[in-house]
Amino acid sequence: MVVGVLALQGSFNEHVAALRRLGVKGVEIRKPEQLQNVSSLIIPGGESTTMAKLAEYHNLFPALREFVKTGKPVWGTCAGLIFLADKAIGQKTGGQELIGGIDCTVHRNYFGSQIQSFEAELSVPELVSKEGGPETFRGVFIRAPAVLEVGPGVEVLAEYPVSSTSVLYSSSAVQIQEENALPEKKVIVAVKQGNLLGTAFHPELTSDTRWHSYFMKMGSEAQEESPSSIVPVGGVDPSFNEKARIDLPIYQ
Ligand SMILES: NC(=O)CC[C@H](N)C(=O)O
Repeated sequence: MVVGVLALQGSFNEHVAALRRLGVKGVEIRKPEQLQNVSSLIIPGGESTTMAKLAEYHNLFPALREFVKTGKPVWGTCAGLIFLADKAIGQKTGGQELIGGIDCTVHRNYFGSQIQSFEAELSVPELVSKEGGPETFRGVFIRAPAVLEVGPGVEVLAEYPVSSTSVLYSSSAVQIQEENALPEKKVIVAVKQGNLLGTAFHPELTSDTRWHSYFMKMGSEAQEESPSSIVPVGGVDPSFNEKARIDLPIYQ
């Protein structure tokens, strides 16, 4: 009854801190055998090519794919979403290994380069229906991917409007095309397929813990247990509130 957080690279500390704010213990995963001790897994944002190389180096891909196959909940944020997609475009030359599992195609750097990172209020009806709170969620998009296509079994949990003057990146990620004539459209930025969740943005960098809470409930539904049976793992730390104040800085 422990949440694993893949801790090869990227924002794993921030996920562990977000879980702690909910009173849940997150355990850093760096070796295949450590996956045997966790009931769900978060794959953080970071840089998916680097993360894939590290995962390969540590021989993690077979165990990660096995974990996904067991039906245990897995949530990928940003680079983690890329890992969970069945197909990614815009990869570096030679491509990169993916775990797969979500029947979708992602564009790795859909929104552009690092300096085109942004924050936006997202409409999140499914999240609000389960978790309550404000109608929108503040999405922190850092050189973010987007989902271009989904299969029939995939629920779309959030979309982001792309203006007609958006700069879209070609699949080579090198050539840039100005697509001035496009009509206003939306791209998908959060998806769910069974017990697999993917967000193109970084909830762990905000103080809003609703996505983490939503994910924890996926876990409890999977095991047909009440959320209280998995939250908190290892008991609530009595100094939890105190610790929350000294956590890593997050965007408010
Ligand atoms: N913030 C992120 O995780 C960025 C992901 C990045 N686009 C990648 O390819 O890995």
